[in-house]
Amino acid sequence: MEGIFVSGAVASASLGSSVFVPPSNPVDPAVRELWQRVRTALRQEAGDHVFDAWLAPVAILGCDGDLVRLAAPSAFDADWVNSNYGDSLRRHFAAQNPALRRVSVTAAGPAASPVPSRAMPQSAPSQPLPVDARYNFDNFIVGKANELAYNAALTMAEPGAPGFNPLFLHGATGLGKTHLMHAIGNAFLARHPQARVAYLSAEKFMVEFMAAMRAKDTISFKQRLRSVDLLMIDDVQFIAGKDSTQEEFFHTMNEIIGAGKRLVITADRSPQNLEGIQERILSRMAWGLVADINPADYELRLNILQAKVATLGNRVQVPDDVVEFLARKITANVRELEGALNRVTAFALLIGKPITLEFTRETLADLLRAHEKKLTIDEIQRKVADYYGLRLADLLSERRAREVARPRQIAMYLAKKMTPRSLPEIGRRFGNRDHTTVMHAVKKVEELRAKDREIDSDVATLARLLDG
Ligand SMILES: Nc1ncnc2c1ncn2[C@@H]1O[C@H](COP(=O)(O)OP(=O)(O)OP(=O)(O)O)[C@@H](O)[C@H]1O
Repeated sequence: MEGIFVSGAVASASLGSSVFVPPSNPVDPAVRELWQRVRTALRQEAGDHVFDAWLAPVAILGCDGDLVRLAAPSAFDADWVNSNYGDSLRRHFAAQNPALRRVSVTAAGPAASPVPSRAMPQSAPSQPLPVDARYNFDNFIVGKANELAYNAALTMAEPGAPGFNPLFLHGATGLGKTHLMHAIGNAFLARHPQARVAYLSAEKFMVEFMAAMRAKDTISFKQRLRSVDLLMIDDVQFIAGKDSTQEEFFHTMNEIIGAGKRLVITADRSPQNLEGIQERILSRMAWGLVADINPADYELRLNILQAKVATLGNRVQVPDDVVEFLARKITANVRELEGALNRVTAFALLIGKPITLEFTRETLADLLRAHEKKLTIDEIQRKVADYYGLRLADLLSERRAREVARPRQIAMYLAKKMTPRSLPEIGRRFGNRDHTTVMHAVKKVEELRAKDREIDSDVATLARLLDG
């Protein structure tokens, strides 16, 4: 997730003191009409809130060749619009006229004449949220893997000094670091609607800082970030080895912390493991609270999926066995888990089919293959022996007593069903038995499963344990 968002209060500080003045030079009526169409498309895309607060005040200056020139009320607004809607503007203009390939949004110059009735909306509530409203604490599911990070994040958003600063969240990709950051931002703003909050990726920090250096205007960059109440920098590992950016980052950290403002940083690894980051930055980070997010265990994966399914409402039914199957199979990270569920539901809706286990397996065949782990006969033997409280040696022995022979047959059955090994090979691995013995075992277990519920449930449980 990327982009720099600064909350209403920063914007209204710059907007409130001045009245935006649209350019007074006449604009070609055809260009004005084109702009009107682009504005309609933008309103649809951005929604009324964002459009009214940020895009409505943007005015068109004219077109030069393939370049459309737009003006925003301030340098800050121009920057915001460029960062967040630059691509959309280019797309919408090109859709109206393919010859228009570039868009520049600059701050309105002093030449424009005052038109007081075009005053910008000044009230903070009409400003868009600086952080992504979709991510909050309520829809973050907590488990052992993330509870420390979650509690620390809650504290960071609470009133009063948090007792630590900065908060450093680290964990592998797709485990919820960015989600928690946005949740902090949303909760903080809900409590302090006038607060100035900035969220940006470390990459964005670097790009903007370099641009400011090139334009010889680092002052406004510094002011913008250092004047906020809550600063959140995502994926800080990105600035490894980037010395001048690190220099600026260090001073930003110091100013924010020194002024008692809150700082949240995320990275894909702990401060000790961040290579290429200056020692002084690392020790500053380690000063605060370092909280890790670990890969979700089965229970957490299941809870996350169930919560996501609940948000689908009646639009689509996802049976429990499908949810359990996904939680068992997609273990890499939460982003992938969510993606798998989305894929299955989207496809089912598209072709109007109910979601079943079979449908899920088919829809996710490529993903599941990539995740498939190679199950070995050894693992099966160990798991079955454990399950029935036997020693491995008993399972492989010549003993024919029922309490040993039955688990042995079940282990052979599972080896045949869950590995690509041949009957003779399985026989060999079970104390050099003949392939007909394995064949008999498979047949026997199939018969037993059909008539004995206890055995059927034991075999299903073992298969699930081995599958997980
Ligand atoms: N505990 C959770 N509860 C609900 N949703 C979660 C949870 N953890 C992660 N997610 C969801 O998983 C997706 C990926 O999470 P997020 O983008 O926060 O990961 P990240 O750790 O920041 O990854 P990256 O390092 O790649 O940026 C998001 O849609 C997020 O909402």
